[in-house]
Amino acid sequence: MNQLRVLWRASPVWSAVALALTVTEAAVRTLLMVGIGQFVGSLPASASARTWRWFLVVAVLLLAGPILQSSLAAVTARCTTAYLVHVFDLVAEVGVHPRGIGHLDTPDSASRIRAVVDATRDWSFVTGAGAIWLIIGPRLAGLGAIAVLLPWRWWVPLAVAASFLLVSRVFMSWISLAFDKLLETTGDARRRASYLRSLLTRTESAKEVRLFGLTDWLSDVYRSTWYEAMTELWRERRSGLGPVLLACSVMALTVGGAFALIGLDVTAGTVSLAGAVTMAQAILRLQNFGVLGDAGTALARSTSTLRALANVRQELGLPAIGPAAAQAESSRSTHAAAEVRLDGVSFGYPSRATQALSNLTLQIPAGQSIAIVGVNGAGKSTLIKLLCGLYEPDQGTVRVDGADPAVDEAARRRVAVIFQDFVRYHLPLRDNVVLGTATDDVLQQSLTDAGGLALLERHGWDTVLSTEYDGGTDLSGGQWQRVALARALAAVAGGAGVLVLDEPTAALDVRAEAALFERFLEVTRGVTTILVSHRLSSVRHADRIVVLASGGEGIVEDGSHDELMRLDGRYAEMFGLQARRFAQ
Ligand SMILES: Nc1ncnc2c1ncn2[C@@H]1O[C@H](COP(=O)(O)OP(=O)(O)OP(=O)(O)O)[C@@H](O)[C@H]1O
Repeated sequence: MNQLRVLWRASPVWSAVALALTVTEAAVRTLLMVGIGQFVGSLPASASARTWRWFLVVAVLLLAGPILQSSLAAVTARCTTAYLVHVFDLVAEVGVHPRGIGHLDTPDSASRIRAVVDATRDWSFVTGAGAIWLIIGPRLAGLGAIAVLLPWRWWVPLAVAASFLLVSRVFMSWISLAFDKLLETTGDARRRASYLRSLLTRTESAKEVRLFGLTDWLSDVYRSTWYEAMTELWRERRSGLGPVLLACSVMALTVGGAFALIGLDVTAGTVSLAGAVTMAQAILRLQNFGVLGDAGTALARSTSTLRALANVRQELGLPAIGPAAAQAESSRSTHAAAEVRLDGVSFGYPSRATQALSNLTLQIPAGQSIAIVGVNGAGKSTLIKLLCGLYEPDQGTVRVDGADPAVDEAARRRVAVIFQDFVRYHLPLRDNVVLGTATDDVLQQSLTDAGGLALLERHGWDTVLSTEYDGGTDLSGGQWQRVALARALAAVAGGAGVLVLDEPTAALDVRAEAALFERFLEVTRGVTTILVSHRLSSVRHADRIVVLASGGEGIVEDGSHDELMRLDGRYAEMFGLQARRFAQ
């Protein structure tokens, strides 16, 4: 039913046409049964006018069948396209919902979402989209067969149809058992198996897999992990076979019994030849209530996928199958620098017992440039993710210009961030700098300020930054970082009031990073900027430097470079250590 509702939403007009064609075709099939019966029944009376009449009826109905089927195929193709577009919209919403990313840290939830999204790309889902008409049509023709048989012995067609429906029901739930399980519960073993397979096949791991000679080892571990993951499923499937066999036996008995009754009635002379031929066809037609081959399997799979998609959407707070209500666009729009406040913020990742940040208070006045430094795991990136509203704090508040970025879309858009693992879009250089529209001036200025003008001169705006496309190119780590920086600068031109660079410059050498940060502070003067880096020489020119304690235990030092050097504490120690190593 879910599939019908989605189809209707996606394309009401073509769905109605498909339904009309399906009903007509079912009626034609039913009339054909009667027509053939009457035609055969009229034969003993030699070629009378009645024979010719029924011959004509049968011929017309036989011709109408293929015409209706071809029309239905064309309309179904139309419906399927609209349906798939609608489903992919529903899937796209799953990808970007909710605002935060906390749910993606829970392995089960993240891999279930991935499994559902992958299933909607699977051929069985794509082909299953049209299967609904291949089921509804025959089922309607089955109703026609019941109507033909009712005047004879009403309980016989009902019993035969029920036995076919029973087989269909039991078989579908047996098929769906495995498919639902694959979608609803992923389990560690299946996740591991899928990861190992991706290591064998993905470009990112191709180098190491070859250089370390990992192919055989990975194949063996993948195979055994996959068997481990699937064994339980296969066991369940085997145990579900009993009811299928039982239902098939019941169905065989009822069909056999129905034919035996026709035979007895013909022998007793209570049923004519025409009646017997019509009824035999009708009983055979009742198998339309049964499994219906590939269409049935495809429909079962596609129904399971839709159900899993609806469940995932509901868990994410989206309506099950309709589009999400449009977010009210905030009217607040400003290009001024933003003020940032974190008050008593504590936060722990769901998968970890300890807190990544505890009781952190930090105020950044509008327009100030601040560097956040600290040892690995001190919570620098976590702080930035809270600031972007990707996570909500367990305690305390995060505010950008007084608004909570976790719930306020306008506040979130005021924060432009380039993370260490920024995305390298397989898109033209232009789109890598600004995804959306921007004037050529903004594009060029941003790329120039990020030190990437040479890239433009060499490749032009339209070269795709991926070798997977004709004429495309890949960039070095440092060149990619300049493109990412240009993206951040363009965001400021577009209205962002806080600019955050969370170590996106690690691939640059020390001197290049320091020069870039200096230029960055220069061109973003007046904008609130937050720099995260391990290289203290690179961030020394920030207005203010905040040192986070290890283990997320808050701020240990806070001041300008000169003040912290005078303090001779943690920062001065780290700075001295790095400077000595660099000098050596
Ligand atoms: N998604 C996550 N799930 C669970 N724990 C996480 C996650 N991300 C970070 N952590 C943990 O939270 C703590 C703080 O991590 P965070 O990445 O904020 O540190 P960081 O100061 O940015 O470190 P680095 O300098 O190495 O980038 C670490 O102990 C880390 O293991």
